[in-house]
Amino acid sequence: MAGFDDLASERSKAQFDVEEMKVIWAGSRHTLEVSDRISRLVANDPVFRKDTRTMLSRKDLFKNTLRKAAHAWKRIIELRLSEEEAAELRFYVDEPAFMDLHWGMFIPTIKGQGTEEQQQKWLPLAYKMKIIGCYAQTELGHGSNVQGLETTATFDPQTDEFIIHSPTLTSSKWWPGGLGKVSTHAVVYGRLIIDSKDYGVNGFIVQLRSLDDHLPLPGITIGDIGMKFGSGAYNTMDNGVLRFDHVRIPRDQMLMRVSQVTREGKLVQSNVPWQLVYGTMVYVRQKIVSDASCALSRAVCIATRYSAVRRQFGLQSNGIETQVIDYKTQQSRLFPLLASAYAFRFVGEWLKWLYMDVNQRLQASDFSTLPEAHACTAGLKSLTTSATADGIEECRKLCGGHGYLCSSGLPELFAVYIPACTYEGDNIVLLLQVARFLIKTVSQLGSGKEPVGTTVYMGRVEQLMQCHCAVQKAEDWLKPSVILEAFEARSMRMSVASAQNLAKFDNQEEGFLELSADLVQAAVAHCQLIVVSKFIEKLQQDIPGKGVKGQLEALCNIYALFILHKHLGDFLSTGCITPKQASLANAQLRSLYSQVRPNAIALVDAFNYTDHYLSSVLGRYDGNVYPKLYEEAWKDPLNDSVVPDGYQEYIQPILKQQLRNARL
Ligand SMILES: CCCCCCCC/C=C\CCCCCCCCCCCCCCCC(=O)SCCNC(=O)CCNC(=O)[C@H](O)C(C)(C)COP(=O)(O)OP(=O)(O)OC[C@H]1O[C@@H](n2cnc3c(N)ncnc32)[C@H](O)[C@@H]1OP(=O)(O)O
Ligand SMILES: Cc1cc2nc3c(=O)[nH]c(=O)nc-3n(C[C@H](O)[C@H](O)[C@H](O)COP(=O)(O)OP(=O)(O)OC[C@H]3O[C@@H](n4cnc5c(N)ncnc54)[C@H](O)[C@@H]3O)c2cc1C
Repeated sequence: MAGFDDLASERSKAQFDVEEMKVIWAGSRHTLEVSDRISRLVANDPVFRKDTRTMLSRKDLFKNTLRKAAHAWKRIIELRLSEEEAAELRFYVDEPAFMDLHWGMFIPTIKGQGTEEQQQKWLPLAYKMKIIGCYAQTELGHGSNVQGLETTATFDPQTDEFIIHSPTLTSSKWWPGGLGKVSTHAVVYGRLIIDSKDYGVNGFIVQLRSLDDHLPLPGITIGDIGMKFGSGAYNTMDNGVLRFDHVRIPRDQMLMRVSQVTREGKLVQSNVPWQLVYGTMVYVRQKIVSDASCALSRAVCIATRYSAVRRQFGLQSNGIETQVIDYKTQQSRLFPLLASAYAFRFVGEWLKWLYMDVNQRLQASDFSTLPEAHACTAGLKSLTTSATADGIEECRKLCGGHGYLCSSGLPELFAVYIPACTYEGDNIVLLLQVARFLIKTVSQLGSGKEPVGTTVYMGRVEQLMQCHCAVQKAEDWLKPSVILEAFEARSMRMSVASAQNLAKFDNQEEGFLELSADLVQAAVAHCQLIVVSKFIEKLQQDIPGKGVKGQLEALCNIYALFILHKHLGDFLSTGCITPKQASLANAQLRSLYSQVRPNAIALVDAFNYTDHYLSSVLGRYDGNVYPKLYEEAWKDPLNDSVVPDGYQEYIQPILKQQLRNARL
């Protein structure tokens, strides 16, 4: 049988230790063990089946998600799973649900923005799921512009309460996940008003539904905002709408770590920066970067396995056609995505470390690294989600016609993933934040304030503005120092050029708007440099296992040279490399593809995904694609009857009509 033999033979060609690569991908032997165990637990539990998801009506889909969430929670308690194991379970259940916002945003917001007392009061309830919360920031009229939110929270000194109100239609909360049908509570972001004075946006814990009968509390109007893109996909989530009509909450339900309102109605600022009100977004953006590598690797795993099974043209002497993975065009589209998946994995790992470091510093009242953490999380969230969304669609095309079938798993993966380019900050809006950070850094060069963290390279501005790439032959592009210098010089020169152009404007804000398209490109260049440099740093660590390091080096070089090739205009126009060096990079890239080719299947096996998680006939571990595709088609509800419903009403009359006309 074609698929079985093809993948078995591919696996026998691998030139590295796949088991050790699994450890590298997972992050540690312990994480691999947990992930492997939990993925099998989910795969073997019939409640977590998802093969009919794209065919269910919204109501059935949603109810099924509730059933899965309840079952997941029951299993977490029965098996006494740790937080790490529970998070893995959520990952492998693979269905967006209210739990994500409860655990991923509601709880972190109380932890990050609540006082000690508030945490003591609310967190035990939330951890035991005696209350279910969501994150209600975005409104119908404003999402990106958080300072433009219109919901008001007016302090009433008579009763020691805040009055939460939606003054306009556009102030209706709109989009929060988990809000529409499930959450009992929300962190609501609104304008703090004391004595008619507006003190800007703050978070408030508001109960939305009765804990007895789940009905909305008085003054609260609430519902789901409707069907979203694709079948199945994000429609398992109850993204909601919420309006307040003068709803009263006690004063101590304002999250008061950043600023406090006293009984007398005085606003007291604490020593923490006000930007901490945006803190949950930093946390979630960091998580989204790690998730990007999961979504991309999943699509790449499907497309790679299928490319080894699928054969077209090029009949060989043994009568077999060519595996499509052997076409250079297929490799040049697929292997950069494989390399990107690994690159995003490692930059995600690093970002997790950066976030933990910032958090520890915040606890100790050191706020110095917050701007860099904001820029890195915003920029990398934008870069990795855009590349992943595009990459999933490319994987669908790499699978030809069969990639368009829901049973390939790719349409739903695409539909569920693409909002990541919008939620938690529109990707362009986030890159503009990075650009502001870069311009600020450039403007401070020479002022005695040394650039730190990921902008340290900017301290070498003079060298980077003048250096010439040393590449003379294709293999020179394999030197990490050569790659790094080219990426640093490109980013430096683009940021400096933007800053110089900006300086020509009398009004900096006007200049920023006018130059924003260039600024976004400078931000992309900086973020790509971070990804490349973190991959290179990873390779400097001890990497055990036969051939593992060699494969990772090849992937790192593919990622870097692919980005260089894609953004050649930047590298050439800033004079960082010459046209000749560009063509040498291309030649090197081709040779790297040949190096990866025999290892491609093993490199995707290293993700250790179960067939349940992949939910793709094309990506099956055993490669048994055609019989299963054939079998899958017959399961479609349309095939329940041989003659379709509607035949008599709609098909027969047409046929009869034609018959009459023919007789005339
Ligand atoms: C099914 C069964 C399952 C069962 C399982 C059960 C068990 C479960 C157990 C465990 C499960 C674990 C699950 C975990 C899952 C986790 C993942 C969660 C997934 C969530 C999915 C995502 C949902 C999406 C949610 C959202 O979208 S929320 C809304 C997001 N909104 C935005 O992002 C808005 C974007 N806009 C902004 O951020 C700001 O408006 C702006 C663009 C930054 C502009 O700000 P502003 O107007 O204030 O102006 P500026 O002048 O630009 O900025 C002022 C200064 O502030 C600095 N700044 C800005 N932002 C930040 C920041 N975030 N942090 C720090 N500093 C910031 C800026 O740099 C300026 O500084 P300055 O020095 O220059 O003044
Ligand atoms: C699936 C999903 C789940 C969500 N979950 C939640 C949730 O749980 N809680 C919550 O509070 N919110 C949630 N959101 C809302 C989400 O955070 C916002 O949609 C997001 O922040 C983008 O804001 P927006 O919709 O206002 O886009 P807009 O800002 O209106 O963007 C529209 C266009 O304008 C451009 N644009 C906007 N501002 C600028 C600028 N300054 N310069 C240049 N271009 C600009 C953008 O690039 C984009 O092309 C969710 C959204 C989705 C899609």
